[in-house]
Amino acid sequence: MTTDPTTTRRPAFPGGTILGYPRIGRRRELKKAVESFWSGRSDAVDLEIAAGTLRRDTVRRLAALGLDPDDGSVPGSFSYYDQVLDVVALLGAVPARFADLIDPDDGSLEPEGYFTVARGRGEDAPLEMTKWFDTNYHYLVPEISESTPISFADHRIVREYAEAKEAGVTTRPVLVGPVTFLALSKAADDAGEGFHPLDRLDDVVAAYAELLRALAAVGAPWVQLDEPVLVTDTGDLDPERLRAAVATAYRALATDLVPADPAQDDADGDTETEAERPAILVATPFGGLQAPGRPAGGPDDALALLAATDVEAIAIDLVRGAVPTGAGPGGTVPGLATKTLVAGVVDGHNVWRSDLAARLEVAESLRPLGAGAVTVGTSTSLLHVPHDVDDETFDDGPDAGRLALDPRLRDWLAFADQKVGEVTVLARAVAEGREAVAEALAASSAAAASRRAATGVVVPAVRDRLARLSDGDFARGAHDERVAAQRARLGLPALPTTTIGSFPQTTDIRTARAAWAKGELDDAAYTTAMRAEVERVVRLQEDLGLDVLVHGEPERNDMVQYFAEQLDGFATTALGWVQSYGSRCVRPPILWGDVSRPEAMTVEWSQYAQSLTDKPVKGMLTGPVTILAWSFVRDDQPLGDTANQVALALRDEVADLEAAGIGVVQVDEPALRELLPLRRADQDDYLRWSVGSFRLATAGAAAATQVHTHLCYSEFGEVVGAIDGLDADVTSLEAARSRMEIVPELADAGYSRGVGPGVYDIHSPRVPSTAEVTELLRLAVKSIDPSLVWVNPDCGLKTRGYAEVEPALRHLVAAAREVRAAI
Ligand SMILES: CN1c2c(nc(N)[nH]c2=O)NC[C@@H]1CNc1ccc(C(=O)N[C@@H](CCC(=O)N[C@@H](CCC(=O)N[C@@H](CCC(=O)O)C(=O)O)C(=O)O)C(=O)O)cc1
Ligand SMILES: N[C@@H](CCS)C(=O)O
Ligand SMILES: [Zn+2]
Repeated sequence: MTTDPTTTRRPAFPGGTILGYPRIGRRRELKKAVESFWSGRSDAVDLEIAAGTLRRDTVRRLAALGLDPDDGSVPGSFSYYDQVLDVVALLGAVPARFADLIDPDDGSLEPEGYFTVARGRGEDAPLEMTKWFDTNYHYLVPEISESTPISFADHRIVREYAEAKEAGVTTRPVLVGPVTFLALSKAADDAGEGFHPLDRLDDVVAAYAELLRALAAVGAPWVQLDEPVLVTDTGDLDPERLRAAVATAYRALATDLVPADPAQDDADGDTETEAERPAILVATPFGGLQAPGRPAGGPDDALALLAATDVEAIAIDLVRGAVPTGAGPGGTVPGLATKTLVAGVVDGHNVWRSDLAARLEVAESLRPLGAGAVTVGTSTSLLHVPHDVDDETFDDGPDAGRLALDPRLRDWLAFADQKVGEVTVLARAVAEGREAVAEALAASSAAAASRRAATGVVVPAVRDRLARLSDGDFARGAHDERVAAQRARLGLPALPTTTIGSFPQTTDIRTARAAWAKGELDDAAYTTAMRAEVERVVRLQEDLGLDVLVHGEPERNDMVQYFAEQLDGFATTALGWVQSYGSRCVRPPILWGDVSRPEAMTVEWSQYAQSLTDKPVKGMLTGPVTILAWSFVRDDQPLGDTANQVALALRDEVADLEAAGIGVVQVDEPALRELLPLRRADQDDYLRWSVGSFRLATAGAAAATQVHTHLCYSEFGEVVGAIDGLDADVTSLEAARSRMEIVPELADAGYSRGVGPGVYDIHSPRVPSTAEVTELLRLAVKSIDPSLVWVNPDCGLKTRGYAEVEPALRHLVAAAREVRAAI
């Protein structure tokens, strides 16, 4: 049925809305409940009770913070593990190896099954994990083929809607939209030649239609379908195909089903129409729907495409994306008059308090587009920021109750709860005029002014050093001279073996650090414990026969937070946890001022490790791009300038490591690919400054110092040129799951430096056999000059246990020896 375009709907979410909320819990309650369930300390009922409590607390809190509890403004965005896996469960679309996990009665995945698909079992590998757009969140990649079962199999979303309703809040269920779900899926191993997951669009859309009917039946006024794939033009998907998929999917979901009209809600919120579906909000976070410089209304204008469908509302990202333009009369967007535009002006991706007056202007500048209504929202889900800045006190230890954040900084920040407040203020300003919120606007302008003028935001000495840089500071000497000098110094065998840096972060290590944080262990005792760990790790590596050793990174809580704690210009939080994947969380540091290094950060650990062995020990640093990518960065200067400040601090650390006798320094850049812009037009500039900052960090190294870098958690095809541009002597890359796919690509691009394609998939508890590692190594040396090849795992070992790591590394060394003998 086609929606009558003359129908005047009540504007959607007049009090403002958010696209999603953190689900891990203010005290990581979900992490604890899920990990307890995994370990067998609690059962499925305990888990459901803990999760249900968290969900109810969350929706009530959002209502208390000012979102309308009756009109679908509160998102229902809970997940036990991952929102993409949730759609796999919704559809029962598990790969054949997990078919037995599906409940034969109702087609659903019970909690065990759901987590098994995420984490694997025995020989059955879990779904692959990869970056969620340009965030530090990782989703599970669905595997789809012609024979993957697809139906409306799991009713969790409907149950959770009813649960929230029972708790007094009418939520808006949130799920990944059908087009993005399939665009992010990969063809399963059993798929036929030329199959693309989008070939199953009709089946997926039919299942979504069933879900929408079920939601309508329980009276849900709204549903949110996230379609961030529409803000990118960098995937390998044919854009024409993507557009056709959007048109097909939303014709079936929006046009062919009778919509609920939230305006007809009765007092209890129950719709009285014969609705076949809730009203639909399509959300498009992480960028603009119109590519920079492309004509409005042109074939690649995704806003025009969505506006031409019968969905009731579209949420656009006005932090990463520009204000769109329309190709209709007077600059309007055809089709938008019947829709609400949710102006995503509050940044869901960063933690700065909004300058409300400036954000209001952006929201108001949408008016010429001719939307039926404009309201205010966040640019993305708030999944990517911590819960509450007002919570930033230490929970326990000697600092219990003390503010973790400088109060000055506190005033400049907005975490999820504060952002909800900002949304409600801005929505009110849009609806009633700015006078209605004059006080809030003035307070936010004052905070912005205080931040601009604060000591430490601009440090003249840092600026002067940057201004004096010349091209020479970004370049090392000739590569062949470096190779000769390093060969003479290090005397390594062919196919040298090494690891990526971290060894397992055992319970003992974490417990010691927790005791240190609580004041139960003093500095000296903590250092002694960590040095003992370093010694154990060095002895183990010698025993294993590795060629280039590491100190194991036991002293690092997190590879980025550790550096941020020691650099001026950063603040760290006590409770600012953000989900990175599954139950794993990080506390991204807040980079608020000019960056400098008061003193050496890693030298004592590396020097100590080197003192224990004659083998070379790698100094271990995190690169500037990764430090920025995994921090909340300042938004008042170009990212490239900030990157160079961090690079200079690292450059000084490299010099100190060299002076301490360290001959190999690794500067990790696992996030190099992550920050690659989602629009091609923006990529060259990014690659210029990101590669430049790495070179600035490392180019001070002497020819005889071997510089390594490490990249992971990404597909590297699009950054092969950049990998070469880094000019590192050796680059280790995640490659085991893709079976060395990157090696021939590097060879084809003429790459002629050392390369360590990972031969041990550290994301899985599986221990690879010597034969498997040998096979991968043979693949590598077949594609690229064997004299360039290094042998190493895919990534650091911190999330694994020794029971797996020891045998896996033994097999890795044995495989290296076997292949070495044959070249
Ligand atoms: C390599 N990856 C990283 C990313 N981002 C980072 N910032 N860091 C990374 O390493 N992105 C891409 C990938 C994948 N992502 C992750 C993210 C997170 C983890 C991980 O293992 N996280 C741990 C927490 C790590 C940490 O900060 N630990 C601290 C505090 C530990 C803690 O919770 N302590 C307890 C008490 C201790 C106890 O008794 O056990 C507490 O406070 O209650 C530390 O070690 O001091 C996690 O568990 O979530 C991996 C890959
Ligand atoms: N050196 C780090 C890199 C992780 S990407 C580690 O080994 O954990
Ligand atoms: Zn890594």
